[in-house]
Amino acid sequence: DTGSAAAIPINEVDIAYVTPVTIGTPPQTLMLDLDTGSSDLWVFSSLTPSNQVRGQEIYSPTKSSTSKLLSGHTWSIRYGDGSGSRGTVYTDNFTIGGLEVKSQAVQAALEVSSSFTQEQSLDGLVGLGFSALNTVRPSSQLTFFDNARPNLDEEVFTADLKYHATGSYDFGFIDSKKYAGNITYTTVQQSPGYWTHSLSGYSVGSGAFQASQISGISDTGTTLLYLPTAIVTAYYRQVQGAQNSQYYGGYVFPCSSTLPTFTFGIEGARFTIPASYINYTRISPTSTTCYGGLQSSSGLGINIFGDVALKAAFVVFSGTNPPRIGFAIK
Ligand SMILES: Cc1cc(CN)n(C)n1
Repeated sequence: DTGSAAAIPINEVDIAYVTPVTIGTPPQTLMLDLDTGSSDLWVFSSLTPSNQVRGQEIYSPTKSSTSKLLSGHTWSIRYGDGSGSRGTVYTDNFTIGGLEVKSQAVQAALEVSSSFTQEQSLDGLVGLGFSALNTVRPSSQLTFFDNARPNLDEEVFTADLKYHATGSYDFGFIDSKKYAGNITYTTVQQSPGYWTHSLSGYSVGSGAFQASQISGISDTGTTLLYLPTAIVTAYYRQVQGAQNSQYYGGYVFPCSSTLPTFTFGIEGARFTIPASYINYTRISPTSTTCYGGLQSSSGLGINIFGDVALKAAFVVFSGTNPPRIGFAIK
């Protein structure tokens, strides 16, 4: 089997991408954030208090003839950005881009944090990390990818995220029309459950490539690129008027500044992030101060290769044994 679905930016700065999925019988369509940095599939639901729902589509298990309560099971998740949700669990038919998993664990929210309520274009998440991270108790549940794997033509899914445009996620095949040249693979360390791998180094603008193993996670659910402070300061030293603002919680600069590109290595391959991707957003609609798409990871305890980096490549998440991640130019 295979599947293919759109990855649609939810706002004008690509803060997150959503993908149409269907749940239940008859199918209920929700727009979910496919997130390789977590492993819970959770949705706004008929059980979510109405004062926490603001425009989101909801999953109503009672309206689905194929839903089943997973009795006695609960879940609760907290993300790196402080957002979170918790609830109960059903199983139901679940499809992404024509690929169906029967009896997928669908985690129905009983409570969501305010940042989810405020994000009216996002109806939940599909965790595509390793199932070891799933928070359902007393028995943890499998991700959509783990459930689908036995039926996939190839044990892979791919992410083709785009800057200010709709991209795609494919399951079970690698579409050679979506990239150029070769795919460079590198080993994934799947413990504790993230797509953890190393960059082979970096360069700023036209500067020399600094070979250095930089371990981190490729996370489609994180907006920006978070790297060690030394690398980030080296980057913003090239930006007129840049400063690390306590007030804004990161590097800001005059929106009129010229930004250098940022290149990262995967083994021997090199991927260049255009300056426009790093000129992330104005700090407020009328401000002339802009917030950077490259920020320091020092507060996170982990480096995160989020969408600002991933959208510069075609990325293959390979569930082979051992798991691998591949990057290609596009
Ligand atoms: C909702 C959400 C998902 C992620 C990345 N895994 N973050 C940081 N926030």
